[in-house]
Amino acid sequence: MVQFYYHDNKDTPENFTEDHNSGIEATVEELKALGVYYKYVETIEELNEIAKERNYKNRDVVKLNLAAFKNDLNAYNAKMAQFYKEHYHEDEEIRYIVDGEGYFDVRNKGDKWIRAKLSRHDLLILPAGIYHRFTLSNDLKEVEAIRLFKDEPKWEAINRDTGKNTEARESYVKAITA
Ligand SMILES: CSCCC(=O)/C(O)=C/O
Ligand SMILES: [Fe+2]
Repeated sequence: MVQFYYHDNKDTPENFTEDHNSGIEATVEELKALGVYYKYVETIEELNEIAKERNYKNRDVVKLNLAAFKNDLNAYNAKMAQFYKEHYHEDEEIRYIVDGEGYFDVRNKGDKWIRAKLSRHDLLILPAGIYHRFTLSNDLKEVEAIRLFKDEPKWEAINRDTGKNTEARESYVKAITA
């Protein structure tokens, strides 16, 4: 069952896969105001419809667990650290959970983290330019997700600590502050 709540900000490099639920719920409306859309999507046909409506041309499947890295803990930890580093993408992207579960954290207008706990059949649309991050949950430690891309089927992140401003980021900030 999907959950939206404010992160407790008590994460460390050792415990960031824990739920970090502050006890303060967030709503779908709060997410909408950030340009983030959630939908429960039961079938691939329904997913394909959404992709068509929004002009998505590409997709890939990402499986994230230790076995996907042939039990190489260093490689697994490196990928986990990469996904948890705060970043944005220059294109709108859809994430659809096929199996397992994970947490997407998105920054709200006040720069607070809102956490979306997603599992099977949950779909999240992240607007271009929004700062976010992802991690597996401590309970399951695995996810299989379809990533849909408007154009190139490649994952490119712009990390917040680079301070890099792009048109995508500027347009996003304008759109949510208008
Ligand atoms: C569960 S999808 C893998 C993570 C990802 O695509 C992303 O953009 C994380 O921020
Ligand atoms: Fe991302």
